[in-house]
Amino acid sequence: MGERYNPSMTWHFTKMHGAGNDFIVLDGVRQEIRLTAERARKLAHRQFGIGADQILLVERPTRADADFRYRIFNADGGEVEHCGNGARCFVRFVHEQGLTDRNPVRAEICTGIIVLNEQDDGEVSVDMGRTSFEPAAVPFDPTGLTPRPDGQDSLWPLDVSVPGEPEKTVWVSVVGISNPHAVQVVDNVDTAPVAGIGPRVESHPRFPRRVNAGFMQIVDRHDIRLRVYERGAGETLACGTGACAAVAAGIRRGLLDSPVRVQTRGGVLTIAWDGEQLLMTGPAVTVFEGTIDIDRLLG
Ligand SMILES: N[C@@H](CCC[C@H](N)C(=O)O)C(=O)O
Repeated sequence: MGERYNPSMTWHFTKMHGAGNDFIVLDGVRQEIRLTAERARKLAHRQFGIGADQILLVERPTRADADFRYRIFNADGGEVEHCGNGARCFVRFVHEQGLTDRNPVRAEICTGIIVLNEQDDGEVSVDMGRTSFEPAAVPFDPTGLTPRPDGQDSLWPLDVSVPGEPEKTVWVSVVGISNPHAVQVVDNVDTAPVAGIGPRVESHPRFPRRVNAGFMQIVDRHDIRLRVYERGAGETLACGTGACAAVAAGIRRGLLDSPVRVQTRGGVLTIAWDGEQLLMTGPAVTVFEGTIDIDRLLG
């Protein structure tokens, strides 16, 4: 382990990305970081801060079977359950920073343990943990709705109408990858109404904790294209848990076979799912490091 950084309000940070989904990674093991929602928002701001989709905070674990605790804050300041692209960057970070030489690494997230492995080819694979399609677990409120059975999945009708426009319903799979996802199939992701419908799905009242809205185009049984309007961050260039949710939903619907290559706007992820274990593989890239005076940032 290296020496402690200055425990003042000057924080050392690392900027990273996984397939273009970008992160500020903070080492809370060697420096004292008190990350509030306001601080996270300011750091993530593209004009007034460093800029990122999410902030990742690496801390000492609270349980004996984990190497680290890994926490995730969206650009809007909210702390969330999981982040797949971030998980790959997290493990690259703890290795590059000399925080551990273990591989695989076991990380504690708020819903359990995930296991991360840096491969010899430079990619990182992550055992993403449990997947759930139970509405209550997502969470999703299905009261009064009639689902449409589709393979082993159920599609749920979501009314995304807005006043003054024709009524609009989209049919979604609801999936929990620790964090909540609603996935719809579209003909073409390039023309899909991600900016128009995405925010309506994200804050739909049937999702009490809001939701990540995925738009999936099936290319063939092992290949999809995906865009995700992320809860608390807007559309990102890639969403790892979104890719897992889309692939799991597609396999349950009988549209896809594992493994599936997921083409996002920022790169390619590979997702394998056997109905139990969910494995995500993809890149993790360090872009630059720096320090920031958090008091000055808050103004
Ligand atoms: N970009 C992430 C997901 C980050 C959290 C998400 N926006 C949420 O609110 O659940 C990923 O790669 O999975």
